Amino acid sequence: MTVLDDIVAGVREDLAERQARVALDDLKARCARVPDAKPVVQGFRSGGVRIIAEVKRKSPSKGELADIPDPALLAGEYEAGGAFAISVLTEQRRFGGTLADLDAVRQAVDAPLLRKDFIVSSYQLWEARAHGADLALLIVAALEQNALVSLIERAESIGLTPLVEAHDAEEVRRAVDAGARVIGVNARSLKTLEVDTSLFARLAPLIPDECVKVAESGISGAHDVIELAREGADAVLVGETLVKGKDPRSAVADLVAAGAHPALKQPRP
Ligand SMILES: O=C(O)c1ccccc1NCC(=O)[C@H](O)[C@H](O)COP(=O)(O)O
Repeated sequence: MTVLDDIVAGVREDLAERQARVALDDLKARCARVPDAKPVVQGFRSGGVRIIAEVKRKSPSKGELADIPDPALLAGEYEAGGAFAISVLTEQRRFGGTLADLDAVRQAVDAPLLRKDFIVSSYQLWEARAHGADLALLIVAALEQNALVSLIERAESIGLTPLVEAHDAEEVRRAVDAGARVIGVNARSLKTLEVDTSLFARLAPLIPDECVKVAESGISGAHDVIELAREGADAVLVGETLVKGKDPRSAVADLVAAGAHPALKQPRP
């Protein structure tokens, strides 16, 4: 069993418990009461390299990372530093996150919110929307192709932008075939937890230019943002570096500044 299999098994158990507690119709009713999801694709394409700043307490690869008693406060600092979007890990067992974190962050910031979880059911997409998310992560390695296609379609039908994550050439091909418009290359293998910082450079050319290209994981500072921008990244997703630093606002601002040089990223139609 890989780490990913183990995480997904726990996610399915927790999901079954929530499904028994909250009816899908109630979630849908809640979705009807929240403001519409923000469109993000054009925002990713314009401006400099966009920073997606993550609220991440712990992880299978690193254990405890940061206490984060108030995720809304942290997200507010990220937004003040210029983050384009905030990623909120909502998986509880391995990452210490909850949907309540998503609610709290939604109340605190206007920036688009990504529900970062291990989504295997459309129920989780309705949850994401009901709790204020604008984007939802879909991990190719966790899904059969027909499930990936139907989750992308369901996400888009309820206004969510799916960020479809790949880790090798075959997964990029599957993401493109499934109709993904925002594709992330995760430098971290979710099977071995190893981080390969050269992966984005190898896989980005396989992603069509019409798609938004996001580099995820293992980003430790401005130098990485500059390199990933040169390799074609429209956005970078950063967790550990930001939650472990002393000043998240200025840490984000440094990354934003690094990605803002006009020679690094040309605005695209
Ligand atoms: O972070 C992990 O250890 C991990 C293990 C297994 C599945 C997913 C995992 N992380 C999720 C992420 O993709 C990262 O939180 C995100 O890309 C930020 O990465 P980093 O900047 O390296 O914290």
